[in-house]
Amino acid sequence: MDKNQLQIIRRDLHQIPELGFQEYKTQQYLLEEIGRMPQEHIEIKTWRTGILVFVKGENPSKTIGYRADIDGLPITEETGYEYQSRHEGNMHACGHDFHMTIALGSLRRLAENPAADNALFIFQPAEEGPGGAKPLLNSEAFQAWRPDVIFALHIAPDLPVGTVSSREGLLFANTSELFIDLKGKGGHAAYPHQTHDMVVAASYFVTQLQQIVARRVDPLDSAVVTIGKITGGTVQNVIAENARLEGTIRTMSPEAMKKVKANIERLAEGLEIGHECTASIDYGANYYQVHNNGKHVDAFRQISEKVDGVTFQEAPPAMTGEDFGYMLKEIPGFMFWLGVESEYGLHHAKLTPDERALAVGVDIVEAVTRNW
Ligand SMILES: CC(=O)N[C@@H](CCC[C@H](N)C(=O)O)C(=O)O
Repeated sequence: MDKNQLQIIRRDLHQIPELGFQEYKTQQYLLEEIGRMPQEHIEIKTWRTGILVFVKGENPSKTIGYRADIDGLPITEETGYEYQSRHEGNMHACGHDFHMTIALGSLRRLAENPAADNALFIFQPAEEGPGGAKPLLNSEAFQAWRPDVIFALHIAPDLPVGTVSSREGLLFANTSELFIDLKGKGGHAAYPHQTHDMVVAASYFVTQLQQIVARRVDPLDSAVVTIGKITGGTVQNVIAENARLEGTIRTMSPEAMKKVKANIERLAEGLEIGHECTASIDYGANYYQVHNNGKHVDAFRQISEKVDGVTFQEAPPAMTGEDFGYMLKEIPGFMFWLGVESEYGLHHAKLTPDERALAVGVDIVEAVTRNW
């Protein structure tokens, strides 16, 4: 697959972003592409909206797994690309169009010319939520081809094309989604004293949550509590009976996650008393930290530096989350960043990763699966 073909595939996939477990067109597209590859050495299984492709090695002693996530985000694209998302309100703003294209490019090379060892290509749904890695890991389909080593990449907008980056230990944080529903007494905008205004309660609570990181987490540790969405009320002259906060928590350890949640719950109890309301908390999807095996990162550094034009850089830990953490909890392996130099970052409506990184990604994934 040459650079033009990679670009065509990436642009096709970019136009059809679908949310977690709704990746029907994406799955169809991927199956058609995989169907055009030589079939002698490969076996294909679908799992929900995902796909597993096993490539039989020439003289296998192990299986090497590569995971690519396939879902998009509920973001309205503003890149101005000619090949902008055709699914209004959804966008590949986290680079999963790149991850899939790189998987297809390297899979094709192995399907044409298998490595000594077996390879398993995992096209995984729902990374952005509610999380596809954990149920996929426990599926019969996966267990039948369970790899001995597993790896994945994520595009890095702040690194130049040709740079890869990783580290031993914690690469990505523990995450938990956070949904808080507030319910109080609404009423006429002119009679606030007869009501318990949930817009006021929600605003107060958002600022209170920030205290947890500032005053309840050890300054030498780290945590994030972000509220990304607030909804509440019905019209400008009615005091709101309901409000909803939607956000995410990030911590460097599972223990810190427990502590942050306990503090949120205590603050919510205080809010219920102070604002005469109910505050219901739902933690949604939780992802386990991405913890890299040190020996594997070293081996990756050596393999990647032998790929033409590739430089390895030590990565700092990041507060991003990845359900790939669940795979690494059970199977040794690693994750790495792949430089795509974009002015706008991940989850931004103007994310424009440099397509030259597609070929770099294919070379690296192939090199890892052939030389592990
Ligand atoms: C790499 C990346 O951006 N991953 C997402 C994972 C989201 C997990 C979940 N929906 C949450 O928001 O907690 C991220 O936002 O880091």
